[in-house]
Amino acid sequence: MADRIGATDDPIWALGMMSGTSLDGVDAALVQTDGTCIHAFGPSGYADYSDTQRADLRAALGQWPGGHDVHNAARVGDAAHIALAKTLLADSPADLLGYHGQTLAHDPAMGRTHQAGDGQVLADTLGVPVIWDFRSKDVAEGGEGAPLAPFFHHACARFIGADGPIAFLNLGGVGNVTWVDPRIDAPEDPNACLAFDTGPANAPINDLMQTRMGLALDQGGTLALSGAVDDSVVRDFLEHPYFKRQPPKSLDRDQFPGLLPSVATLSDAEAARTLTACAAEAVAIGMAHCPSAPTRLLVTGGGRRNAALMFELSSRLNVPVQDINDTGLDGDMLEAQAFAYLAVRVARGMPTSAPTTTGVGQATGGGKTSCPAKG
Ligand SMILES: Nc1ncnc2c1ncn2[C@@H]1O[C@H](COP(=O)(O)OP(=O)(O)OP(=O)(O)O)[C@@H](O)[C@H]1O
Ligand SMILES: CC(=O)N[C@H]1[C@@H]2OC[C@@H](O2)[C@@H](O)[C@@H]1O[C@H](C)C(=O)O
Repeated sequence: MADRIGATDDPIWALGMMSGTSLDGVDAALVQTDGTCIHAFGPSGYADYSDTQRADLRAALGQWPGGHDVHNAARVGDAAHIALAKTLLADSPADLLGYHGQTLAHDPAMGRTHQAGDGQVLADTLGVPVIWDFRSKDVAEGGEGAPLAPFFHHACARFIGADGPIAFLNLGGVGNVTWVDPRIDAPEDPNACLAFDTGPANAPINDLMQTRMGLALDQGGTLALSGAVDDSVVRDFLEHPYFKRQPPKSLDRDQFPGLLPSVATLSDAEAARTLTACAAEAVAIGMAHCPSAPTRLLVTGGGRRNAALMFELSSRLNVPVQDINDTGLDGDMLEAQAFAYLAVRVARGMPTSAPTTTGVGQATGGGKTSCPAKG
């Protein structure tokens, strides 16, 4: 593998796989890259977790290696990723896999982060080298371990031909922003990127919908659009110490435990609208950290389908807010593609994070490599 994957500058095909904080399912996507430029995007796929799989993963949230439910969660996660990868690889072979796994716990202040999954199991089963455990080295070196998509965002900005600073906003369970200047060649250059998690995004909205209505999400933001914002809840939310921290900074999924209780006395519609406004306000506060005003904010992740969230964002920001799909990129697959791109960088000894993206002391490359057992 070393000659083709690690020791040349040729572009190769990598399959990236990501299971996000929403715990909805697995995204997988192929990218052809040399670790610097995106040469082409390939096929992608998605597999929903079954209720049982989701319950097994959810049971292990917050646990560290050795925790009671971790072994089972890793087994379930590995199997779900293997099934999806087999489908895609049958028609579209890949030279390398990037396997993010499911984040179960994240505590960079204590130098630890935990993504369930075993890359060796995938390598042995699929017969393809796997890069995995992307975040541990960064946190061990004092970084936040997240977000890691920013170097890929930098490559995306160049791929779409942006000629000045733009920003990417991922609206998943948690939100994260990357400001990039595509005129600067190397993403690790101190002036190329600034990235950080903005705050809770869809996770509290989903939790509200689940608790009150037994629904997974506020489809289209319809419920929120029928209610009004309770400004006093938003004001209290903004007092959280996270918003006083300078970026880079990152969040665990459940770091705002007081948010859901703070809307307990509101009607369903008001509660949904208020949580939506909180997510948007967190982004607006975050955007003030950008080194210069970006010409546009490209929104990726499932939250871009929430019309209430997009409205609340646009009304708070004075940059155009645009669905990333308008640029030809795929807002449902960007994170999976990011881990394909990062896998190639790891295999080639290139950095995957920098002081401006995770706060790590110096540009560093994370990731473990597992090669298939010789059969
Ligand atoms: N049609 C829709 N209307 C409203 N919200 C939606 C819609 N589709 C997706 N979402 C929201 O987006 C979430 C999924 O987004 P995404 O897949 O980007 O998250 P993730 O990758 O799991 O999270 P993260 O990026 O934090 O790891 C859903 O849980 C839901 O809250
Ligand atoms: C620790 C962890 O898994 N963080 C995720 C999460 O989901 C969104 C946000 O919080 C981001 O920091 C990160 O994922 C993306 C893919 C990233 O690393 O860029």
